[in-house]
Amino acid sequence: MTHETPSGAAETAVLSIDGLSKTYAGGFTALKSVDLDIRKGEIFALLGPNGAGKTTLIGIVCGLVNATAGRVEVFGHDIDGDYRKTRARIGLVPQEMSIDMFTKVKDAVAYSRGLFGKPADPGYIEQVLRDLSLWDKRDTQMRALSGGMKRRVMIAKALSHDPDILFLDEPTAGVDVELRQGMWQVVEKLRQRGKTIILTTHYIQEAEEMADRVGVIRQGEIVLVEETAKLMAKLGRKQLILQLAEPLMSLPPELTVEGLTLAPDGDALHFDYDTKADRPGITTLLASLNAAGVSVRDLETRQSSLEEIFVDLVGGAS
Ligand SMILES: Nc1ncnc2c1ncn2[C@@H]1O[C@H](COP(=O)(O)OP(=O)(O)OP(=O)(O)O)[C@@H](O)[C@H]1O
Repeated sequence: MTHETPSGAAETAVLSIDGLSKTYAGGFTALKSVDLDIRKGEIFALLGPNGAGKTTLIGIVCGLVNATAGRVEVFGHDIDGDYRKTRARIGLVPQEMSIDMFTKVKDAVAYSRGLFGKPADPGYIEQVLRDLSLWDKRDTQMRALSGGMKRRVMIAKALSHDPDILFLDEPTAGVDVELRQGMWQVVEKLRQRGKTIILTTHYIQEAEEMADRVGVIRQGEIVLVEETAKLMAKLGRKQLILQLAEPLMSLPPELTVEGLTLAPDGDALHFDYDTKADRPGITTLLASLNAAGVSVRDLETRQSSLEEIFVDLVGGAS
């Protein structure tokens, strides 16, 4: 399947999902006719609250869960018709850790490669371990690693057979801020190695900081797919903060302008406006301030974060 890039050139999707649905045995429908194309070399964040269907989607693509309806193609090959070929091009870092704690790092990663029937390649395994800053720990048993290192071993295992597409299912769940940022750097490095990365997350900041595109999934439906930057521009609201030369006790009556509020300590005015509107009304606001004799010491604008957009879209949890 192809799609148009912003420059207008057709580009092949590395992963193409078409009308994918899943109803579990108990009758619960976890995915409802999902369509999604993933572009080569991108970092795509699948963002959604608990139970939205993210893991089910990954499970189907990786052959762990059977779809009820729909079609998935990896590099143009149907996953059902060509399972071995398509699965070999995908690496999966699952949410839960599944490693024997007495195995050494290097052996755990080499073993994973063997599961794909690929011949041993110590040079490649070394490169993977170096990329993930695990080379020094290659002979350490899993049980002696920190939590962050264990997560990186999970990534190394998923990369052991040199896949083109890497799924990271909540790579930073329960991880502190520092480790999370370390993980972002790892993901960026993998992209530079040419991998296409799809990660699931509940963390809005993660999608905003890392992803080229964001897909929002809610109750089994993709409700939005957009380039992160465009999404910000399209849906973002801005806030203008006006630092006052003299604090105000209350907002003067002649300044009853929609979207204008006085900061709690009275030293600033906050003006919320829609960047999509033809005229955000800033000129009028400044004229009204002037007329009311209110002087402004400084101005700054703030872009709303994807978090607010997400809360708007999905209303928090499903
Ligand atoms: N084996 C199963 N049998 C029945 N229902 C299931 C099964 N696996 C998942 N579900 C249900 O399908 C829905 C989607 O689950 P899924 O794990 O795909 O969501 P998720 O978006 O990955 O959630 P989280 O962010 O919490 O991991 C949930 O309501 C879940 O309870």
